[in-house]
Amino acid sequence: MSKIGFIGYGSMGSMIIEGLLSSNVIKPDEIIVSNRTKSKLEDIKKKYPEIEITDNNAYLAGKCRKIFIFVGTSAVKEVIEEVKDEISGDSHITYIAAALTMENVEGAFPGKITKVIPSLTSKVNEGVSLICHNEEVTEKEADFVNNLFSSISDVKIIDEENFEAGSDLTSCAPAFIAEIFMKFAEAGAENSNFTPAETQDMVIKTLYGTAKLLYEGNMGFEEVISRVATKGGITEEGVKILEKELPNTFDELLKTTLTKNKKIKEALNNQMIN
Ligand SMILES: NC(=O)C1=CN([C@@H]2O[C@H](COP(=O)(O)OP(=O)(O)OC[C@H]3O[C@@H](n4cnc5c(N)ncnc54)[C@H](O)[C@@H]3O)[C@@H](O)[C@H]2O)C=CC1
Ligand SMILES: O=C(O)[C@@H]1CCC=N1
Repeated sequence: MSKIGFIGYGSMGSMIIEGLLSSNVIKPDEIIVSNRTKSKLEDIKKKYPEIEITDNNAYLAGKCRKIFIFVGTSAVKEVIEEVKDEISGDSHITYIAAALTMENVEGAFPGKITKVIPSLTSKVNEGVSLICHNEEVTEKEADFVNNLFSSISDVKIIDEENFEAGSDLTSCAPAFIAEIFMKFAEAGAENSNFTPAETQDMVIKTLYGTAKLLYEGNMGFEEVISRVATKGGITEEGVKILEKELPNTFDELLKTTLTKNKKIKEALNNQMIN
């Protein structure tokens, strides 16, 4: 029977594979995991002895019709070349490389292709995975991938042209949010007698509570602001500073990341063609 193959067990690969296994949407004896450095797979093999592990992508491809490629962006082409002779028109490749277009991947493998942009937040079964399937992927095959990622996140099906801005908001965002609140905590320590560890702890707990109010409490951003910022009070003055500074900051952030995305895309176009 055909197994499910996962190639690349780094930061994202390990998070997704372990998330899928602990959600029970895949069983250890159904999968083969490949990583260039096979020793990286020792821990997962110890935890789930029924998993088959390898460092041979062609071998994996020979045994799997559904193949998930979780290697870094620049290694995707090399992986497709390694597996090419082993896959058929019926194989379904899912990849997560940011800035690598589906058209580009179709140039190397003109078949069933799905692109997913995951988020580190799936480590705690939260956040959003962005997904786009090409026209070759059947509804059943699309559902299979959507269901896997639904077990570790919310799934949002998007058009390919929306991956860039979308991944800023879901996939790059944990880093942006962490940076913003790290700076807030640092400023808190500089302007008080609290230690940096204390301000970090206070800010993280408040961030968690605010996320719960927004999400579980169904409070919109504006309601949270108006409930806290008492008219004529202290918060109101702080919010005015953020209103002045943040639109430009986020506009610049989006413009910069979208430009970087475009540059990587162009470099990859050349790499995939040559
Ligand atoms: N880190 C993040 O939050 C996100 C990352 N991505 C995308 O995920 C991809 C992977 O990123 P990370 O997991 O952070 O990278 P990583 O460098 O941590 O992991 C890549 C893994 O692939 C393995 N590998 C490389 N070449 C291989 C080959 N030929 N055969 C088998 N294994 C091979 C490496 O040994 C490594 O374990 C990137 O393309 C990135 O754009 C997408 C969304 C979010
Ligand atoms: O920064 C990056 O390139 C990857 C893609 C999205 C999140 N991390």
